[in-house]
This record gives sequence, structure tokens and C-alpha cells, in this order.
Amino acid sequence: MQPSDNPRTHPPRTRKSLSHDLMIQASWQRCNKYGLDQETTPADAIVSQGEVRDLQYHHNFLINTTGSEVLPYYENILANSSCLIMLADQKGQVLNCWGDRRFMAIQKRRCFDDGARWSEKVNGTNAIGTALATGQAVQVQRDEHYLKANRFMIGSAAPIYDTNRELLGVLDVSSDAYLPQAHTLGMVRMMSQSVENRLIISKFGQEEFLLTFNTNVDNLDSQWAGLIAFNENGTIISANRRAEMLLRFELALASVEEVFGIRLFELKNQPEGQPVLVNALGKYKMYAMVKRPENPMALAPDYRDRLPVQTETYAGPTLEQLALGDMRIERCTRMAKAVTGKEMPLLIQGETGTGKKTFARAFHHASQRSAFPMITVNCAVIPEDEIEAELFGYQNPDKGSVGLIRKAHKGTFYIEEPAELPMSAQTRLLRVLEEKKVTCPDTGQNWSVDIRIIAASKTSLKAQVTTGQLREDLYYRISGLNLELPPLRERTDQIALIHHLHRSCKESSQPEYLSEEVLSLLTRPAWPGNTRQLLNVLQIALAMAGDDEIEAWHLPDDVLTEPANRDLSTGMTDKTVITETQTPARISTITETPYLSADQETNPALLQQANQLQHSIADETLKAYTLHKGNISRTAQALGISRNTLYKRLKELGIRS
Ligand SMILES: Nc1ncnc2c1ncn2[C@@H]1O[C@H](COP(=O)(O)OP(=O)(O)OP(=O)(O)O)[C@@H](O)[C@H]1O
Repeated sequence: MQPSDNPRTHPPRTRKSLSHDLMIQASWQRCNKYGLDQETTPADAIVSQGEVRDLQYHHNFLINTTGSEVLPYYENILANSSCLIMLADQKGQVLNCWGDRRFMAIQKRRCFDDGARWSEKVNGTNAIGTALATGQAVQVQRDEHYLKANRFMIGSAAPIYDTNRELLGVLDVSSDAYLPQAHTLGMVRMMSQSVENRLIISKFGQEEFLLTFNTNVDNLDSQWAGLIAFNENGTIISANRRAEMLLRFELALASVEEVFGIRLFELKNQPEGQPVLVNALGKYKMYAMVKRPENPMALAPDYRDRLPVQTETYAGPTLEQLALGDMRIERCTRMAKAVTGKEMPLLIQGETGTGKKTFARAFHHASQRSAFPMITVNCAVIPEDEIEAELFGYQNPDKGSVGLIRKAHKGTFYIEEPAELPMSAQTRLLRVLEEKKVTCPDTGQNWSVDIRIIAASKTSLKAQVTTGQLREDLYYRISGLNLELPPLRERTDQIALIHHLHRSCKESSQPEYLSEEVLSLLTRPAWPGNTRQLLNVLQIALAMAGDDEIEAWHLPDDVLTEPANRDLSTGMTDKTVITETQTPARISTITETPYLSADQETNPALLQQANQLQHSIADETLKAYTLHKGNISRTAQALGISRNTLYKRLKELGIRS
């Protein structure tokens, strides 16, 4: 059907229902208010490839969940009818499409590409935009579209709500009108309900109880059954829309015991798959079925209390911010981004200080695991006899920690130098990765763990397999996506990195600018520092420069002269001598200050700044040393330095000879 020639001021009346007509009328009024022109072609609805990728990346979980719920409908019901299923976000931007576009003219197809905007503001009255504007399912007939360009099709759309009932997006089926349209709207509603149910199950099924209920025992497995998630204490923490419709009751934070008139203990111990007849709210006869958490950890709340909850907000660089122009790093970030939504392990290799852990953190925070912790362990610094307990926990959990692996549950487990693990621990780690369980060897008790492993190493793990230091099967388990980070000296984006590091550690009152002279000193090939050392140098220079611009003489002498035996990671030279140590909490005298040239030493302000820096390193070292009761490995780990560096610092502090 051709669009009418003259713009109309009102939508056509249909015989569908009064409320439908009112909905369309209200939408047209909104479009008039937005100043839309019915003759417009919504060309500005198209966005760049980069924006599309970011959008899809952000909504990865919704896209995957929708795909798995929608495709069976498409394959079984819609495959032979020419139609397009679209998933859009809460702003109406298309995230993904399934189906085919043959029903539309070739020149129109771009408007249905990923990233296209179907909000009412851009595309006038249309199923996606109007469902979003009203929060309701809607079918928009051909002539009901506000823009003439869209009047060749019929769209049916239903909103999708997240587990907190926030509008998350919308699902739409569009075709050129030859589908049985009443069915299509029903089907879209059903698909969106399936997606919502799947979101609840994915979010809560692992650790909380799920309860499905319905009026009839035969349709407990339908999308239209009520679905509730409740916690250990019987508090309802999520419910699908259907649950509230069936009970006509707001369920958020209600007690499952009170709602269903059954004791919590009985409900939790109901045999799985066996429906129970309940009298909901004292008036509705319903059949209910309980599914216990997949993860038994949820059954031990006291235990769970000890697991860390991620509260920090991530302030480090994102994957995008890591790519500053070096081709090799850009390739790594691109490949990593492609697998954030997948369960693939990562293996990051590169010299010390190349930014492996920084990369892993950026990756973790870009992944769907970001709400959970990233736990890190460096196998090279933990004594052999302690490593198993550190990783897998103590046999008697009351004695101590649940172990680092369980702490990473649902998050990321970053393991440095896995080849340093004793063979027995390698075997246990392999078993954990294969079975997704941590098992207590004595009692046989086990705990499910869902972790993404990121392994990191300064040397080639493959070579360590050859020398027999690393189990080959463990290597293959952990080497999913292999990334090699280039050392600083080979990076082509050194200047951009220096600016980035400088910005990230300078005070707001300090100048943004770095002079050509400073930049060329820090990038000259003769200076062999790695990224960690570069950061240290900048921190020292900033401390020296105060509120002034960094000048060449603010840089440590070593950057200029490169003496041997300099350990920039500690900020001390071999010449540094701290002669007098007081109690472990305080150092009072530093006789020789590194990094100051002769004329700088005459400047009392600079001397004081340098002293302060030395004091803070010494204080930090001593605090950690005292806290870990003199345990070298643990202190070194807490400070993020090698055991050798720690020994050196302690020697300089006069604590060890
Ligand atoms: N791109 C970056 N942006 C900001 N800081 C960075 C970046 N790359 C590295 N750093 C900083 O450099 C230091 C070393 O980085 P990181 O610990 O990630 O390196 P690593 O390769 O894991 O080191 P190691 O092998 O010695 O454990 C850290 O202080 C980190 O904050």
C-alpha cells in the first residue's frame, strides 16, 4: 500500500480497540510536539560502526539472552514468513536483528541496521518507539506510522523489563503485513516475557531460590507462570510481571512465607520438580514449584558473609583507554573486547611492568563479571607450603580464609606465574577449572565456583611446559586467548602513554603540560625503564615540581645518567642509605637523598619533598612488614614488589642484615 499523498493531522481510526486508538493518537500528538515532519526520511537514525560496537558491547548480556530465547520462535514459527525481529535498547536503538529484510525496499534496509534509532523522537509513531514511550506492548499498523516512509510495514513490539522492573529495551517483529497480526503481537509479548524470565534465572538462579507458580499444575513451565526469586531468609528479591498479575500484589521484599502461606523451611526443602498446592495470600489456589540454588554456597549464609563484595568503583584505565596508538596493543584490546562476554580464559604475557595486571583489570571491568571481584595471586611470592591453603582455602573453613579461588566466585581470578605452583597445586587447579568446584580433599565437601581465569607470565608458559615446570593440560586450560604485551621500549605510543600516566597521577592544581625536553628524555631509547618505572619517575617528578611545570631537572638523575643497579620500582638507588631506624612505625633520619643533583640539594623545599617520599616508602614498607608479622612473602605480595626488592628495602631500613 502506498502512503497517502497529503500529511494527515490525525492517525487513522482502526477497529482494534479504543485504548489502542488512544495510544496511537497520543503518540501522534507527541510527534507533532517534537516538530516531526511526516515526509522525513529518518536518515539521521544511522550511527557509526564504532558506536554500534560500543552499544552492543554494553548490552552484550541482553543480546545473548534474547538471542537464545528468540531464535527458537523464529526457527519454529516465523522462519517462512518474511519478517524481522529487532531488539532495541531503552532509547530505541537497535542492538541486534534476527530474520530477513526481503520485505522492505533495498534503500530502506539501512534504517533497520544495528544502531538505527527507532525512538518516537526520531522515527515518529512506530512499534518500538511507542512501546518504549508507553511501557506497553503495541502493534502499529501501516498507516498508523507517523512517518510516511514507515507506512509500508506493521510492527509489533513489547517492552522488556529487567529484574528490578526497570525498562531495559524492547522486542519487535516487523513485516510487510502478510503475517497473522493478532498472533504476532501475542508472540512478541511471549518472547519478551521469556527474556525477562531468563534474566531472573541467570541473575538469581545460582545463589537464590526460584519459585514458579500458576493456577494450573500443567502450565508451571510456561512463560506465563509467575516467577519469583527469594533469598535464604525468605525475602522476595525479584519477580516477573506475571507473578504480580496473578496475585494482584506487589511482591518486592515481601516474605515468601506470608505470600504463599507455607513455612520457609518446608518451601526450601520441597523435593525439586514436585509441585505443591498453596493458598496464596489466603485466597488464590496456586501450584508452586521450588528450585534450589545451583550453588550450594547459598545454603551456608555464614560462609557467604566472608566472601568479598565489590564496592569499589573502578578508576583505572578502560580497554579503550589502553589503546593509545600502538598497533600491537590495539590488537590486544580489540581481541580482548571480542571475548568479554564469552567464558574464554586469557593468557597475558609480557615483561615485568608491561601492564599485564592493568590490562586484566580493564578487561574484568569491561566484562559482565565486573560487579564481582577480581582476585589476584602471584604464585612466585607465596611460599610453597602455604600456596594450596591460599588458593583453595583451609580444610576447616572455620580456621581461616575460604581461599582465593572461592573469593573470586562469579568474578575473575588473576593468577601470575602459574608455572611457579608446585605440581600438586597445579593438579588441583586443573581439577577446579575442569569441574568448576573446589573440593576439600578430606571431607569431600565441595563448593561450586564460577570464575574466569586470567593467567599472566613474564616468560613464555609454553617454554615452561617444555621444561616440565608447567603441566601441559593446565597450560591448555588457561591459554584461551593469548595476548602478548610489548615492552615500553618497543611501543610506538610512548608519548601518548606518558601524557596519560601524567594526567592520571598529577594533582588538579598541577599543570597539564609536559615540555618537549621532558618528553624526549623519557622517550629516549637509552632509558630502559618499563611502564611501572615510568609511572614512578613521573610521580617523583611531580613531587619535585610542586605546582610548577615539570622540568628536566625534576627528573631523577638516573633517567638522565642511567647508573647501574638502579631499582626504580622502589624509588631507591643502591647508594640510598637510611641510617637510623626507630620503631617499625617510624623512620626519622635519611642521610642521603636520591635523585637530587648538587644544586637541587641546596633547595630546602625540594630536599624536603624528596625526604617525604622516602619516608612514605619506608613507612609503607614497615607497616606491611609489621602487619604480616615479618613474613617476607606476604609483605612483598601486599606491597606488590618482589621478595628481593623487599629484602633490599629492609636492609636499607636496618631491619635485616
Ligand atoms: N596503560 C596504563 N595506564 C595506567 N597505568 C599503567 C598502564 N600500564 C601500566 N600501568 C601502571 O604501571 C604499573 C605496572 O603495571 P602492571 O602491574 O599492570 O604490570 P605487570 O606487567 O602486571 O607487572 P609485573 O609483571 O611486574 O607484575 C602499575 O602501577 C600500573 O598502574
